[in-house]
Amino acid sequence: MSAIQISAVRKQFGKQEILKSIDLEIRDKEFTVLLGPSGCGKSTLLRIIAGLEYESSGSIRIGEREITSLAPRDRRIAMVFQNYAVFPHMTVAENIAFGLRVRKDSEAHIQRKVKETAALMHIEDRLDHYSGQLSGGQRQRVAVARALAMEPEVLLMDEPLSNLDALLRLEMRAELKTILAASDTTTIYVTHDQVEAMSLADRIAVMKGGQIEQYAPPSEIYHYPATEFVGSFIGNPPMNFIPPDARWNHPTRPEQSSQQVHKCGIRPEDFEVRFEPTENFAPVRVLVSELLGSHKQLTARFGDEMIRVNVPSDLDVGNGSDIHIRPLAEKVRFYDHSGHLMSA
Ligand SMILES: Nc1ncnc2c1ncn2[C@@H]1O[C@H](COP(=O)(O)OP(=O)(O)OP(=O)(O)O)[C@@H](O)[C@H]1O
Repeated sequence: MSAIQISAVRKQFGKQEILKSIDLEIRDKEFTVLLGPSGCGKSTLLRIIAGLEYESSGSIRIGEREITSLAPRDRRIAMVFQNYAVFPHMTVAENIAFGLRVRKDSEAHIQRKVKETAALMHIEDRLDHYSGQLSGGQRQRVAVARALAMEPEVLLMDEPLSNLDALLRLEMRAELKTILAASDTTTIYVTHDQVEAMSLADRIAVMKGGQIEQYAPPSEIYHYPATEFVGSFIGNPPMNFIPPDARWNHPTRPEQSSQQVHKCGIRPEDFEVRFEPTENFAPVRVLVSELLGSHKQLTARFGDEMIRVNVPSDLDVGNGSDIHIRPLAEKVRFYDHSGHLMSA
């Protein structure tokens, strides 16, 4: 069992509070992505789990083991960084074997693991090469192979694909997903790329300002953002947050006496469009209509607000068009004054 339990972890650098009491329970063998804007504390949290940085307070358990005070090498964790950290004076085979040799595994075991993980990462024909002879993508494969060879209980990855070009990134992302799904490793992966997060994660922890805003599977994060921040951070373009509109007559609006709906959250793809005035539809003026291949993205004026609406690419809507829109009733989410999702 290598579930990870992070309890009330705080971190201060000087007077600055970088992590504000993080609680997170990561299930055994799951792939968790820490996602958030630059500076929100993702890498700091990962480094604390690895033991490369110490928490100011709080505790961390892996399975039944309390690891808070353990040295990094005693935590049964492997880590892959953004900048590969592949040793240039060693061959690929020596790089992959490195941690196993330090651990004093038997030579037969080392040879078997080197072969196995090199094949898994498709670098078996590079075992005698030095890292200077490798491309960025191959170096990152070596780094991942070296981590997997250790058969860690927990694999931590900090933006491992960010130095790769877009195509290679896509390819490696798909491979990582397949390889890690087949392994029994519990993985925590840091990125600020929401597409990477959506594609890889079993669960995403969306962070902001040293706190976790939501921890949930990707589809829940996308369709039920717990806060306005999450809805604005995930989705391109982000969710629209607009005041409730009486014309739309929302049947799913929460019946709450104490709390008022402050904003409606509606994804750009969740609107119906009419050209003629229609009951329950609201008029908007399209300012910009952009053809993006699979669809058109409209930026429109809705009262005092700007909203984004996605429509089929063959719909005849140009700059300056007046159209009428209504959100799909079941797709509207309601937010209170503090920006939190209200239950239906
Ligand atoms: N050793 C340190 N001393 C002082 N401040 C630090 C230290 N390490 C990180 N910080 C600060 O802590 C905050 C969080 O940094 P962290 O690297 O965890 O963010 P991040 O979410 O991973 O960002 P990025 O996506 O840019 O890597 C930043 O404001 C950073 O400047």
